Amino acid sequence: MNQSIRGYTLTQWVGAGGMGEVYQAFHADTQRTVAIKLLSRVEQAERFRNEASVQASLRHPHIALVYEFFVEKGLWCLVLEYIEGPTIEQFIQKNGPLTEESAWKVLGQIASALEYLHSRGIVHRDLKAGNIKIARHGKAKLLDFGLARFANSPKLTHQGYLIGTASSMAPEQFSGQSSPASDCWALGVLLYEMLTGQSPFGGSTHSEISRRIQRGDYLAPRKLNPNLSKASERLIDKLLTVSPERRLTAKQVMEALRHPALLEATDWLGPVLKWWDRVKP
Ligand SMILES: Nc1ncnc2c1ncn2[C@@H]1O[C@H](COP(=O)(O)OP(=O)(O)OP(=O)(O)O)[C@@H](O)[C@H]1O
Repeated sequence: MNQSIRGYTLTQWVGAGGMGEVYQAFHADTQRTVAIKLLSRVEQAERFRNEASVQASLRHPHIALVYEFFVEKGLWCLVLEYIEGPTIEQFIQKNGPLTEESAWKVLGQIASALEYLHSRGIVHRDLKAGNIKIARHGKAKLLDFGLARFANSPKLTHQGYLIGTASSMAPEQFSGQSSPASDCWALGVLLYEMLTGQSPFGGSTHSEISRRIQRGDYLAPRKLNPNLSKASERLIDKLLTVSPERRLTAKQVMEALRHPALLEATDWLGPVLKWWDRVKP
């Protein structure tokens, strides 16, 4: 190790993803510890540049910051805020499901990040437990904007195939439609996973997963976690709603977390949240 790129000394290999490798690095001038993502697959350059430009325009406490993006001696480098701590996926693998209190805390933080993105016309499109890290003091940080895009910009294909990670994909994404509501479906998948330790739409083949998602066919979370509150069950139900128009928005999720009693009265939830959206100060 200890290789240097433009003043950044690589200190540790962190992991590899679909586009390249991530290293921890130290910048002596600023005394900053950062994560450097190095592109190793040239055919992913467009996705890489997309990640840099979308993420660099964002400032939110639950989204990893981009410090800079440059090409040095032909090497494409994206310098990010270094987030210490496991991904939610790693956390669940090691410790099992989160407590309801912790899961709601993460849900609120990520819903707030999504609301921020959606209000700017950006859809993340790859929200999943493996793309969220739990940093110090339980602070969740959203990573990996490689597939994010402005709602009206042209599609970036993921190796010419479906966009996103199959088990977190919303029903409409199988026919190429992504919208803020698709991120909210993924939020429902995330909540289910955090509370049960299992994916709602597992399956041995891609077509089986796709069929189950498009029917909204998942095992009631209470079967896996009998202590689950009615409010959590309702939230999952309202997020894993096949029709994107009827799904809760990120803003409604935040509102529901602030007033969980609303979730107990299921039949009233949709109209009440809509009414609240209209009348609140
Ligand atoms: N800012 C960061 N701070 C700390 N670790 C990071 C940071 N960004 C990414 N990582 C870690 O580096 C590894 C590779 O991340 P990367 O985003 O390249 O791929 P991925 O999300 O695993 O896969 P893919 O890009 O194919 O979805 C992962 O373990 C990820 O948690």
